[in-house]
Amino acid sequence: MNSAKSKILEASNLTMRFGGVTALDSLNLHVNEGEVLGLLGPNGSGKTTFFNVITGLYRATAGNVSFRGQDLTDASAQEVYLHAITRTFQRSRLSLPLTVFDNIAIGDNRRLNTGLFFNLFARDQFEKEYDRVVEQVRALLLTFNPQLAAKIFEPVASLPMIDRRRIEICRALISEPDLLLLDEPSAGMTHDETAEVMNDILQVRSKIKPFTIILIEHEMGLIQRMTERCIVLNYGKKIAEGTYDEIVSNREVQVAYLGQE
Ligand SMILES: Nc1ncnc2c1ncn2[C@@H]1O[C@H](COP(=O)(O)OP(=O)(O)OP(=O)(O)O)[C@@H](O)[C@H]1O
Repeated sequence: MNSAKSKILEASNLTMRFGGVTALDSLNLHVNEGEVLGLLGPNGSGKTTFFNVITGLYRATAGNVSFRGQDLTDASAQEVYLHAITRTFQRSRLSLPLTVFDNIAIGDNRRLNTGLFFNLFARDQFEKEYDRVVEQVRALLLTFNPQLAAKIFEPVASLPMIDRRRIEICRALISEPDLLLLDEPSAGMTHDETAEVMNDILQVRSKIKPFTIILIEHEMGLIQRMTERCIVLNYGKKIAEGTYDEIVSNREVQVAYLGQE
């Protein structure tokens, strides 16, 4: 039996410089289809920059990114999204006066018809399309977190932090990505809240499809529970790679990241 795992994403010699700062320094890494990969490292080690380069927000100074063998190095954010790669951000990027539905539906712009003629004049078709999207968002919420489904038309401003984080994750999931990039989902939440949201993600993953995840996270308990493999960065370079147990017993990781002498 061939047990070799296929790669969904590969970065080769990926480099990102901001003036004199080298945020990613000839980084080589790959992500396997269907795995949950933890991306760790001290503050400023290049984790979010990696996401920003992968998702087309920054253009790499040098190196390559390929997704299922296709070159995405110079792809725009929209092109990356069309390849079924979505992400969340460390800081909330929700529109607070809008409803849960609005904030999630916007994540499916691949399928939404945004043409002026369609939206202003094709009213029958528009209403059918609207009903379809409502059902799609409701179905995702019912799988993700049924209590939130009951709040689908409430403004986000009225909801607690944990629900806002769920909405951000649902916005990234509504387009049914193959690769989900989660940038520190525990930020601003308690330990228990984070555990709840992670359970919701695992639930969706087991019920809908086993999409691949790259998880940036400082909370080590979460990394231990969620990931199959981890990569540790320091100064934009990979300093360790392996299972949670392997990386926490790695001397360089202990000194650079875990604060042990
Ligand atoms: N847009 C930018 N302009 C200039 N420097 C930047 C920019 N984005 C990131 N950097 C720098 O690149 C380095 C890596 O930052 P990055 O945010 O990727 O680190 P990180 O590992 O995600 O950190 P944290 O864990 O604090 O989120 C830092 O020195 C940061 O100041």
